Parts: sequence; structure tokens; C-alpha cells
Amino acid sequence: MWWILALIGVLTAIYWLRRRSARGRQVAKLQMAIERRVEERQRSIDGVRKSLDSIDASVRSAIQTLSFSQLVESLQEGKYSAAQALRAYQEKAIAAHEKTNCLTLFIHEAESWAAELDEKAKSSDYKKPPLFGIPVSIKECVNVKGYDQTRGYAQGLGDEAKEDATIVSHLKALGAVPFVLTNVPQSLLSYACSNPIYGTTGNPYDPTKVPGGSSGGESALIASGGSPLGIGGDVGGSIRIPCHFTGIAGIKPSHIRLSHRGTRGSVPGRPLINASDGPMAADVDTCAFMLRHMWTGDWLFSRDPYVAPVPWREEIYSSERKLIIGYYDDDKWFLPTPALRRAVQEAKEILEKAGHRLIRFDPPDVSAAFSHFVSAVSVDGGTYLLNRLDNDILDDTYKPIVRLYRIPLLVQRALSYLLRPIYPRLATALRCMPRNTSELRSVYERIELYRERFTRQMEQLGLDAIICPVQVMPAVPHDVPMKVFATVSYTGLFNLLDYAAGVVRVTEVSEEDEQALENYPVNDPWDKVVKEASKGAVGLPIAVQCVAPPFREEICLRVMREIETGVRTKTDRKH
Ligand SMILES: CCCCCC/C=C\CCCCCCCC(=O)NCCO
Repeated sequence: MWWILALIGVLTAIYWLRRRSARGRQVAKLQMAIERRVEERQRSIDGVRKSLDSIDASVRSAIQTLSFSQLVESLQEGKYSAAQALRAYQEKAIAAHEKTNCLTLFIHEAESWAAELDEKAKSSDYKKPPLFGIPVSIKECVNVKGYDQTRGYAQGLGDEAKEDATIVSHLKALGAVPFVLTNVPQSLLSYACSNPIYGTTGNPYDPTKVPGGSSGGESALIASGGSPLGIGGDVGGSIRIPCHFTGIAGIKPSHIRLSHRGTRGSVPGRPLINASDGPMAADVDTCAFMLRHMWTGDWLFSRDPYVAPVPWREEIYSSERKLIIGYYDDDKWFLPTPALRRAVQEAKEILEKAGHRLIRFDPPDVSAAFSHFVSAVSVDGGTYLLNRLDNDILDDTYKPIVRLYRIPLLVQRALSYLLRPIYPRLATALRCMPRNTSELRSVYERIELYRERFTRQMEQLGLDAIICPVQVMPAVPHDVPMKVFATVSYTGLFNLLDYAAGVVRVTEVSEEDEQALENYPVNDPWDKVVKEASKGAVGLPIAVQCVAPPFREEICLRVMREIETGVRTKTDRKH
């Protein structure tokens, strides 16, 4: 008998040793691929830096001081060429990268695309397209032919896209010049911005803080002035949270109003909660400018039959009709810190001053909505993510979520039961992984019912739009986001509903906000993390979120723009 046990022991030991050495070989291979990419990135940056002087420094700096509308105008009028605009923004992008580590790779073909545009512009019968020569930055997970979309997984290195995503081709057809790819967190399912290939992207206001995620390379770049317009993606806040953390504007359109052909999301195959791509820029009008031109004419609708053929409605964006707008500053699931609540109040006052009617709106049962959101995002209980991460080098910032996903489902349920009296919100999150197709079906049913309930409540009040917080906190240290993933209730809700949702800067954290934070109630470990992580944030930007039902992006953008105008008027008056 003893020899059977000994044999089992020896075989098990051999199995484990072989597994360990296979894993060791795999990690070494990934590390070598990472080293090669880090060198390639440096060469790419050095190469661009060397060619900057092909354009006079005074021209570059004159272009760098232009507002977006001035840039459009001077390119249209031929005051500056596409090649000059490209060099000006390459220079700014390098400066932004040195400060924040926001870039993955420059798109070298941008130079020939700009040159082609300038060549065409020489002909008198050429009609310049509306985005002629505008440099545009692209989140790394969007396909650009010849570049890999790693989504922060080292195993994704070298897997190059065979063709451009439709949104990239569309930008090019409109005359834009996609010129650089920007960093993302590993997996994309995070609002931090760090991965084992390109490292951690910092917030331009404070490098110890996150620029947000997953479109964090975009927000850091745009907020540093390194790109006039960027493309982000959002399944739970990945456009809106980075914009809020860095003080820029952005909008997540309803899912099928833009094309997602060739953009890669965090977990493919989630039918009721899908990522939306959308614009990010220094101001609202720039986001509207891009969408207006994408939704005018037939280019998009004839290239992707899954895009709803809803054209841009200028009459809604520019309307002067007074609106009825709901507002809330606490979703009763996660209390925002003082600066975030003040931002809603200030936005409300601005809108009231502009003649709109603001009505208190209490979103129905956000605890249930958050639970549906987590179920729908983790449609397979985390299997897809864990499989990817098991074959990769795991980023530190992502470990808290991975630990939770690794807990076997039945243990998650038992823990949820035990934790309910002392840590009810974590208990909710641990209870919602679907165990089988029957549970999954009922998640979908609950989402449909929730959509109906929310929409009906808005209709009963006659609301055109809603304003509310974007998040619970201002930008936080890099290790915080995935420790308190439940703060995405404010953004994830509108992915669940598939509403149009955008954000615009309203204020910054003040000394008074920081003092008021002392009274932030701590009822469980998540509150404690939030309270600690929100300290030392004086001066950091704070945004408000504006939302409208599906396909009402023009209303959403209008509310955002009116808030932005009100904020500017207030700031001008102060100075
Ligand atoms: C057992 C509990 C597991 C917890 C599951 C966590 C689920 C959700 C966390 C969501 C964090 C979302 C951040 C924003 C992500 C985003 O919008 N990404 C864009 C992808 O294209």
C-alpha cells in the first residue's frame, strides 16, 4: 500500500515541478516580449522627437496655443498644414508622456496620411473634409492596422490588427490624422491605468494619483494638451471617470449609435452591457463637433449595418427650449465625498440660472442596479478574465478584483451570507455571479425590468435629462480603484440603462471640501478606503455627469455645454 501512496506523491511532485517550470518559461518569454516593446516604444518616441524640427519651432508653438475651433479654422483656411499640426501635437504628446507615461506607440503612418492630405489640398477642386488635418489620439484597444491591441495583456504583444476599426477609418475619411495610441489598465475592466507592458500612467495634476481608467492614457494626454481629440471606450465609466479625474469632457453614447467594428472590449460576449466608444476632449463643443460630423451624411450608416441610422440633430443641440432636469447627489448606494456633491449643487444652480427646471430625482434601487451591473459584466463569473490573467503577468493594481473572482462561487455565496450584517455592500457584490444559464437569464430579465422602472420614473416626472455625480471620489492613488470597485455605481448605472452619459468639469476640490471630508461617515471598510483615498486632493478637478435616454446624445451634450458655459462665466467673473 505504501508504494501506491509514494507513487502518487512522486507523480504529483513531477506534475507540479513541470507546471512551475512551464510557467517560469512562459513568464520569461512574456518578459522578453515586454522588454522588446519597451525598447520599441522608446525608439518610436525618439524617432518622432528627431523629426519635429522638420517644422519650424515657432510654427509648432503657434499651433499649440490654438483652441480646437481655431485649429479647425486655420487648417481649413490653409494657414497651417496637416503636417504642421501633426508635428505640433507630436511635440506636446511627448511632453505629456514624459510627465505621465500616457503613450503606448506613435502611429508612424500618420506622417504619410498628413502629407497625403496636404498634397490633395493643393488641388483647387479639393473640398477639405471637416476634420482636415486634426490629429486624433486613439485608446490602445481600438484597431489600427499594423498595431497590436494588447489591452494591457503581455500575451497580446505582436497580435497586430489586419485592418482599422470602423471608427478609425471614419476619422480618416473625415480628414483627421490618428497619430498616437494611449495606455490602458490590464483587462480594461478597471478605473486605474496600469499594466505590465507599459507601466502606470499618472494624473497630470498629481503623478501619485490615477488619471482614471480604462481610457486613462487618453485623459492624461488630453488634459496635458497633448491631443486635441481622443477616442475612448466605456463599459462602466471608462470614458467618464478619466475625464472627471483630469478635468476634461467626454461622452459615452448609447451603444449602437457608433460603430464598434474593430474595437476590443474587456470581456467580449456580454449582450446586455456593452462598451461604447466615444470622444474625449478639453471641452464639450469638441466632442459635439466629432459626433456631429460622424452622424452627418451616410458614411457611417452605410459602413456598419449595426449602427442605428440616427443622424445628428443640430436643432436639439442648439435648441433654446427650457428643459426639465432631474438631479441627485447621492444614489443611496455609495455616498459621494463633499466636493462631488457640491459639484452637483453648483451645476444645478447654473442650469436653474439658465432657465431650466430642476427636480429632485431619486434613482430607483441602485443597490439592485449595481448588482445587475456586476452580474452582467461578469457574465461568466470571471472565467474569461481569469484565463487571460493566468497566462499573463498580473498587474498589482488589479489584484484585489482577481482575489474576489478566484473565490469559488459557492464560497462567494456563503461569504455573502455571513458578511451581510457587517459588510452588506460587499455581500451584494459576492452574491451576484450567475451560476448557470437559468440564473443568467433571470439577470437579463431583471435588467429589462430595471430599465423599464427607471425610464418610467423619468417619464412620470417629465424629465429630459438628469445630472448627478460621476464618482464618489476625486482622483485617488493608483492602488485604490480596484479596492473600491463599487464606486462605479454612478457610471455603471447608465451602461446598464444604455443611456447617453457625459461629464464636464465644474469645480476643483477646495480646502472646505477637505475639512468636510472629516465628517464622511464610515460604516464599512469601503467607506474607510474612500475617506482615506480622498484626502490630499485640494485643487484636483471635479466633474458632474449629465445623462439622457438612449439616442438623446444631443440633449446630453447640450446640458453639458450649458454647464461648461456657466462655469466659465463664473470663473471669468472671479478673475
Ligand atoms: C466577486 C466580485 C467581483 C467583482 C466584479 C467587479 C465588477 C465590476 C468592476 C467594474 C469596474 C469598471 C471600471 C470601468 C471599466 C470600463 O468602463 N471599461 C471599458 C472597457 O471597454
